[in-house]
This record gives sequence, structure tokens and C-alpha cells, in this order.
Amino acid sequence: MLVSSYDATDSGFFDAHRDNTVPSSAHRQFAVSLNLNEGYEGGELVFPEFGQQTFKAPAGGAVVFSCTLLHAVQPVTAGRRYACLPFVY
Ligand SMILES: O=C(O)CCC(=O)C(=O)O
Ligand SMILES: [Fe+2]
Repeated sequence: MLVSSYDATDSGFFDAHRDNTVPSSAHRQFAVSLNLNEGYEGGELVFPEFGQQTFKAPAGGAVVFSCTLLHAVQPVTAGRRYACLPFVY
């Protein structure tokens, strides 16, 4: 299981992508973006094909979405964000 860390010192972000586009990930159905901490700014999820609304779950909360959806993580502007990122097969 993947735990990612996005730090403000390098404006940690994740460019827009889909999670099932290569043969080794084509079986993935849903992505789980589980936020592990509070105390940071930025780091919201956005789904650009559906507008500019952003999503930020509280610590212990998750955003679950289809691996077919284009998504990105906005830059962290203060503090450090940790997120656990399992996929549902
Ligand atoms: O950090 C996140 O919430 C999402 C990360 C992500 O999109 C990925 O690992 O594929
Ligand atoms: Fe992703």
C-alpha cells in the first residue's frame, strides 16, 4: 500500500492523470485517497473534467473515485500532507 508525502518546501503536487492507463494498472476499479493528517494548506484533489471544485477530506477521511477519472493534487502551500492511497480491484 502506498503512503505519499507532499511537502510545502517543494510545493508537492501530482499532475493530472488517470490511475488505470497502463497494462499493469488496467484492472484497477476505484482509487482511495485517505488523508492521514491535518495541519497543512493546499493538497486538495480536483477532477478537471468536471470543473474546478476541490475536495479535501479531514484526517481519517477519504475521497473514493473511479480510476477512469482524470484527477490531480494541488500544490501543498504550508506544512506536509500524508495520504494513504490504496486501490480497490
Ligand atoms: O494524493 C492523492 O490524494 C492522490 C494521489 C494519486 O492520485 C495517485 O497516487 O495516483
Ligand atoms: Fe491518481
